[in-house]
Amino acid sequence: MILTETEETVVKETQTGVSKPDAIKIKNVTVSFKSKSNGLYTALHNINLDVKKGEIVTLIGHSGCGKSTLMNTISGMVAPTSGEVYANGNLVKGPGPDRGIVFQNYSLLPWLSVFQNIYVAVDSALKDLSATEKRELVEKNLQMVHLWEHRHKLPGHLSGGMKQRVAIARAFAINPSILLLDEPFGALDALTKGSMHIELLKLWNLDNRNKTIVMVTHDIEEAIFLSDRVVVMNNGPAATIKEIVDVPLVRPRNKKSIVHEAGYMDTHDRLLGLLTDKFDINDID
Ligand SMILES: Nc1ncnc2c1ncn2[C@@H]1O[C@H](COP(=O)(O)OP(=O)(O)OP(=O)(O)O)[C@@H](O)[C@H]1O
Repeated sequence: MILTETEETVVKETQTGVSKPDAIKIKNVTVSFKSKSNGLYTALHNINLDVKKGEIVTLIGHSGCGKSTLMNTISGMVAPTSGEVYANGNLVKGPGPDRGIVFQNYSLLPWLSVFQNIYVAVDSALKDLSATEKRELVEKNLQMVHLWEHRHKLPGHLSGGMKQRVAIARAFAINPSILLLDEPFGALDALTKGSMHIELLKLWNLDNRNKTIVMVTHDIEEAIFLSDRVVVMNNGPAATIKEIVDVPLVRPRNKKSIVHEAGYMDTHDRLLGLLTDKFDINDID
């Protein structure tokens, strides 16, 4: 098969030798924000990152380093000041149904019930489905996050963790090819968090591991358990990528047993080192 020049640039050899295209391509992205009080603030400087179709990549870094800003350039909600972002080969010019996002702050519509919040999203993204199929999809995803019994409640009557689970169910229901998760499990208790990890991986497996997932987290264990690569960011202003760490663990991964593997311990040490090297007592001025 003869590839065009563009196709050649997006096709990369994976570790297994199977060719997969880039689902996300971030090219020389710089983002500066203008504000009346502080003038120009450059959050990200010259970021380059390719994520292959079906990869799970996590972004990790200190608070305020620009992880959400980077996610928002992929979702299309923040336009790069310079550089470009491509999703599935198309230049990102704004949000689109190929990219589902779960925010830190849930972003639920407060006047709609739990059920309606998801139904409205399904209705607008999956127009070809019948009303029954849409309702079934909402039910399936609410069952997944154990909120079916709470479907008639308004978001204001839910706990933080419950709101986050509604937001996750909504993103899953739309089934986008790229899933952008901005600290989706941060507000959840350890048990729910653990079961959400499994649900996320189940969803990814069901889709033959073709769904591309980019996730922001502060949790090193979560990053290692879920991802193929962990992108560690430097602190801002003008944050850059400090290092990209490959996770050398085969799938499926068992949470209990991987922690005893050398690859897990090495990756954990490496990430901890990258995140804490500015916190040595000798670094204090
Ligand atoms: N709309 C905006 N206007 C001005 N500054 C902004 C805007 N959005 C983000 N910033 C700034 O850009 C920097 C990066 O913010 P961002 O939210 O991306 O960080 P983060 O790594 O996601 O942080 P956290 O882990 O605390 O969520 C911060 O200094 C923030 O104040």
